[in-house]
Amino acid sequence: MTEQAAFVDSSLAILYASQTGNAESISYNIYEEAVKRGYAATWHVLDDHEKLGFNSLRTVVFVVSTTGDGDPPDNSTKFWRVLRKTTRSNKTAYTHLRYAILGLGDTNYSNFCNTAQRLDKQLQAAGAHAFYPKGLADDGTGLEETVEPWIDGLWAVLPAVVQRETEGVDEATEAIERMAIEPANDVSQQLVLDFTMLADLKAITGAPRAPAALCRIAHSEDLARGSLPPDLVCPPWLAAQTGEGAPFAARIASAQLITSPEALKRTWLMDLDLDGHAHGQWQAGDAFNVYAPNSAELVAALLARLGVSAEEAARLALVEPVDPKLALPAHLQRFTAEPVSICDLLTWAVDLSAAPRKQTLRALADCCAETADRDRLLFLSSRQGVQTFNELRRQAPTVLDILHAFASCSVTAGRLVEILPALQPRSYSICSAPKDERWRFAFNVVEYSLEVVDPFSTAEDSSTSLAPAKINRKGICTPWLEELAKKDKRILVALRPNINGFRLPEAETRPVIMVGPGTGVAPFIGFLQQREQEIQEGRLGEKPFAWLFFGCRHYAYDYLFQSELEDMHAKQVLTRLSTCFSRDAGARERFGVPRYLLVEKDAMVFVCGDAKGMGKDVNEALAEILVRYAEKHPEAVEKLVEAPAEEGGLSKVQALQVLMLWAKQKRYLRDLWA
Ligand SMILES: Cc1cc2nc3c(=O)[nH]c(=O)nc-3n(C[C@H](O)[C@H](O)[C@H](O)COP(=O)(O)O)c2cc1C
Repeated sequence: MTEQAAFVDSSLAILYASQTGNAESISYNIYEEAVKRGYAATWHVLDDHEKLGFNSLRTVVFVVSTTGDGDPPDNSTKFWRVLRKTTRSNKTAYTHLRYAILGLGDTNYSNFCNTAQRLDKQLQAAGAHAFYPKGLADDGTGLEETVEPWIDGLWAVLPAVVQRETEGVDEATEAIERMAIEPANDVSQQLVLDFTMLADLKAITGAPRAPAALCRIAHSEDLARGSLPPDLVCPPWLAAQTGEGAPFAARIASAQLITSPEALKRTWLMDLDLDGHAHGQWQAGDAFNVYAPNSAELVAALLARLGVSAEEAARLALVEPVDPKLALPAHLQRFTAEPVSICDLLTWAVDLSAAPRKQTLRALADCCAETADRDRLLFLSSRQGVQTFNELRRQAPTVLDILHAFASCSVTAGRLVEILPALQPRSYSICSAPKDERWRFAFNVVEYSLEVVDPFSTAEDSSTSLAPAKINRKGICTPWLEELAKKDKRILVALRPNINGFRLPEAETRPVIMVGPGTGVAPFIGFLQQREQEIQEGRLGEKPFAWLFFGCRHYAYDYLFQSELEDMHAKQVLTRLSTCFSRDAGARERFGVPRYLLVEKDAMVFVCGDAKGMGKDVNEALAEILVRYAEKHPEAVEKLVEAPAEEGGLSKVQALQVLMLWAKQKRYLRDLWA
């Protein structure tokens, strides 16, 4: 046996950590392809590390995304805890491990692909070897630009690392043309896509392999399950869960629209009666998950499009694996033992509005009776079709829009639920304090429209062009919550404790700076209530300095929590309140910046709100504040960094490093969301 052959392993583990399903689906595709290529592959979520015996694995491909503010996804938190502990105590813990990492992230966020970067560092520090360079894919510009070449390269290097059980098969190629898509019905929106490029292609190349058919919906008259109380709106299989962290039913005790009719967005304030649940387990700054369904109209229209009758949609079934060698997608695994109806699967288990994925389009291509539809879907999933694919994603289609656009596609409900991503619960910040025994939260109703311009229109030839159209889109959870607002219903929720320390330290007098535009102000309402209580109970020697920055469009329309904030300010629980109303006349007012508090008083800084724009902008602004302060107070530089910049001050890069350090020390905390 040669040395190379002796080194070759016989099994391959594909592990993922995913918050919204991209890493899950990409890792699953790698797993499926690996099996087809003859590798003894397994596929697991990272938090199953104990079950799968992570410490003895020899060859692993990781696909991990980043969420929050550079945080690992929730389904990997247990793994991280153990990894940190292991690598801290044993620097040779993983010398037997060879790995490859594919990271998913978005350069619009400040910690690009932090999970992948950290994982790589930790594994290396414990002696593991990367057998293939790390791939870092950017969701801001299109994941596939990195993902596809990275996976191609993986197949090229893998034979030298892992032995195949059998030889695999190669990819197919296909032929083409162009189209403009037909309108659909009320619930569905018309998509407009340019397939001109197809006409010039001799063959479509680089389309992914069609994902294997994994499950079968097996109806049986013998199946039964308990019924839900009529006031409880939730996934039937989650209603009966118990134990730590399990979701529970909470009643919508009150709901109030807190924006005026003229405001661009509608913001609701809701109170949930927890009925004794989560008692003593949460603090201001925590969040919770809401389990929301796809809209009933969308599901009904989709069932009609799939040709599933109401009777068939309601019948109970089990989801059976077609091939016992291949694992079912994680979101379907429980239904091998737990009866479910097609209607419930489409309502609660899969995301019908998720950004389309190439694998899904590729699978749908195989369900088309007409060559033109099949070729267009193949093109969309191929490398050549990336521009049209990106335009499709920009139009944020539901799966129903896609099925209406490709009329000859006759996918079954069983196939659809396995190629769509899981429907994830939505997360909201709690804006009450624990003494209330209620969760109060604020949310904007997500509704927006997109402009679609006919790709074939020209200024000279308006007769043949479609008029520019508007596509209207809605979120999943917030329109549903709004609909429930005035009904006496219970919904399913689960506590999501803030693991990053986004909490006001108890009875501490350090100054606090809070930045929370729009609904980002929510957790600070809870903070201020906590402060008020501590002051009333005499637990603080003096009133600590608390400064809040709030911004919205108009003072008159969408100044959220105005009376609470002004009341707290009047009582000096909130020492300073700085507001900015961006669309009001003379809005460019400047307010003071907390330089002195930041540098000389070690103030804690909390930022909450939109991760993409705001989080990054506030980070930049804080860095600028530090640079300016150092210009006027050179003696402060020493306090901030070991060595000053060349000109003696603080450079922008150094200021950003200071902020990173503060984040690590948990005096600069951010709770950011999309
Ligand atoms: C709320 C939120 C926060 C995010 N934070 C980061 C981040 O800090 N750094 C980063 O590189 N990407 C960030 N992303 C981008 C995701 O990593 C990216 O969209 C990825 O494709 C998601 O993969 P997943 O569906 O497997 O979780 C964030 C996305 C969301 C929705």
